Amino acid sequence: MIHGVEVKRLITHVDERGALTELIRRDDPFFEQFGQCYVSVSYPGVIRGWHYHKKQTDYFTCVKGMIKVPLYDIREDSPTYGELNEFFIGDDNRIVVKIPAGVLHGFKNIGHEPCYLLNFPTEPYNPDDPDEYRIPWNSPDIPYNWDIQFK
Ligand SMILES: Cc1cn([C@H]2C[C@H](O)[C@@H](COP(=O)(O)OP(=O)(O)O[C@H]3O[C@@H](C)C(=O)[C@@H](O)[C@H]3O)O2)c(=O)[nH]c1=O
Repeated sequence: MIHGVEVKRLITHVDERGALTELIRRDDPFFEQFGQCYVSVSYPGVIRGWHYHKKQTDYFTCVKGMIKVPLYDIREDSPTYGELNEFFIGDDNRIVVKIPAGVLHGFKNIGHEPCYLLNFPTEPYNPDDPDEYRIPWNSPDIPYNWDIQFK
């Protein structure tokens, strides 16, 4: 796994009223600090990315629907420079993925309904100087195919 990427498997408590799932706790081993939390809704088939940050760490989960989340290490000083990881997150796989600064990331809604991604970045968003850097989703420099891979 890319250096610094971590995965927390979530536990869902179910009873006859419904379900409760903790997402992130201050005492989680992978927790750094709280910056903000936001929800991002994407329609089926939508790709967001590639993005990376220079300061903040992201914590992705998907609370409704299913997304695939490719990560690509572009940190030249990283022991996993050039490594690609892919995660499937959502109704069928309840996890939180920690994405360190400098790791290229994005996600695609692979479901048939709008997906609800929650992110818990370690820094609050600054609209005057956003820590947001982008590379085109279809850049030939990144060895990733966003299409559904049939096997
Ligand atoms: C990220 C963010 C955006 N915004 C605003 C800016 C803009 O008007 C609108 C949409 O923002 P964007 O187009 O940057 O949203 P988006 O392209 O979805 O950007 C996000 O993509 C995912 C994959 C990530 O990795 C995030 O770090 C972030 O880069 O929301 C906030 O107010 N707060 C925020 O924290």
